[in-house]
Formats: sequence, C-alpha cells, structure tokens
Amino acid sequence: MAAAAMTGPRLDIAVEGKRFDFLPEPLLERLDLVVESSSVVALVGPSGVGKSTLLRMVGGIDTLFSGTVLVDGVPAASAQPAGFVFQDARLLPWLTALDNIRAVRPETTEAAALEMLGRVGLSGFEHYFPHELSGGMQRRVALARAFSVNPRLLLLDEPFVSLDRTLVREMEEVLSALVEASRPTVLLVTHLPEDAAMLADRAIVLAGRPARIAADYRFDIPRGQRSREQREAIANQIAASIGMRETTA
Ligand SMILES: Nc1ncnc2c1ncn2[C@@H]1O[C@H](COP(=O)(O)OP(=O)(O)OP(=O)(O)O)[C@@H](O)[C@H]1O
Repeated sequence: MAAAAMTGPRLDIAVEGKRFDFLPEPLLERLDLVVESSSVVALVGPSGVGKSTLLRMVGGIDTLFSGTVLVDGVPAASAQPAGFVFQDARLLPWLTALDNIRAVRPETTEAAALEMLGRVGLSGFEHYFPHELSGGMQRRVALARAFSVNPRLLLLDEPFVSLDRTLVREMEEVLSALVEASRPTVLLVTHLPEDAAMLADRAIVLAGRPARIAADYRFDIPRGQRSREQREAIANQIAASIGMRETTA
C-alpha cells in the first residue's frame, strides 16, 4: 500500500449521457475513457465541446449525468477531492498566499504550506496578498493550493490562459517538476496543442455534439525528453485533427 500512495489514481470514465437543459443535443454521450495511474492526459478540442464539463464530472463537482466516473474504483463524488486549477487563479483577495493555501484545507500546516510555496518558486512571498503578486505568481499559488488539496489527482482547466509565453514556459517548468516528483494523475484541459506536446503523455481530442473522442494520441517519447522539433510535430498532429474535425463538422 505504501507504494500505491506514491502514484496517482486510475480514472475509469464511462459516461452514458450528459445534458444541459438548454442544449438541444446531449453534450456528451457514450464517452468511454480509461486514464492510467500517474499519466498526464491533455484534453483538447474546440470551444464549447465539453472539456470543462468533463473535468467537473471527474472532480465530482458535476454529478448530474448518467454513467460512472470512478477514481481508483470509487465514484468521483465520494473520492478524495481533486486539486483543481481554474482558468483564473481564483485566490481570495483578503488572504495572503500562505493563507490562501491553508484556507482550502485547514489540516494543512503552516510548514506544509510554506514548503508548497517553495516548490512553486515563491519562497519569500508567503505573506504577500494576491494584488501584490504578478499574474504568473498568482497562478503558481493556485497550483500550490491544488497540490495541497490533493497531490495525487490534478485537474487543470486552461491553467496558462492569458499568460504571456514566457510565463507559460515558467509555469510549465514548475508543473513538470511537481509532476516528476509526486507522480500525480493529471487531466489538463488546453486549447493549445503546444501545451499538450510539452506536458502530456497522451492527448485526447474531443469533437462534435454530442462530443466523442475524435483522436487519442499516445506519445512514445517521454515528456521532458522531446526536442523542439518533436514537440512541434506532436502539436501539428493534434492541431490537424482539431482542424479536420472543425471543417467536417
Ligand atoms: N451550467 C451550465 N448550464 C447550461 N449549459 C452549460 C453549463 N455549463 C456548460 N454549459 C454548456 O455546455 C457546453 C460545453 O461547455 P464547456 O465549458 O464544458 O466547454 P469547453 O469545451 O470547456 O469550452 P471552453 O474551451 O470554451 O471553455 C457549452 O455549450 C456551454 O454553454
């Protein structure tokens, strides 16, 4: 059991149907996906296809669907809460970086929160309030907070959106180091194929309404060991399948 604690959970996603009242078609239908323990899977696809909704279902936040989403065999809503990072940092403005981390999980000790801030490169900024931190630093606090909630399962919803490329690279490095050290299972929603090529072991392309898995790429060369050319080739492959689905939709 000790070894199992070092890995992320396996996800068994078997969605029979997910609808929203105002949508004439189901958003998701018969969507089956197994995510292996400790893998980093990018979810890509056009805006509105249902990526964020699927993430909320895996996080146990959205339970209004038919089918099952299991986290190590346990229904998502009953599993240990996942670490979530949203499109914006969503820090509480009246709390310091340190207290933002502790607020989501009161059992987190001050020492653990400080260590987590160190791991995202923010030692020395623990008593800063969100407005005193740059946008990139705020995102890193959000990542540290997600990791404090659950270092085994991370659900990242466009965590780099509206950061400039230098800050994206910085966040990617911080995230990669955390992933290498703690080996969580990660679902990364992104609209940028380059992010998938940089960080993921596998990319799932969602397309259509109801959304289906239009492509499922597993990359042979481990993340972190890909040359720029190899990343470009992967990104082009993903982009082509998104573009192809959009033009044939
Ligand atoms: N709470 C809700 N009530 C009604 N419709 C919703 C709700 N949440 C999402 N939707 C609809 O479901 C569809 C998919 O939304 P979702 O946010 O999952 O897509 P997405 O692929 O993550 O898109 P984006 O990349 O733009 O964030 C959209 O048409 C959206 O309007």
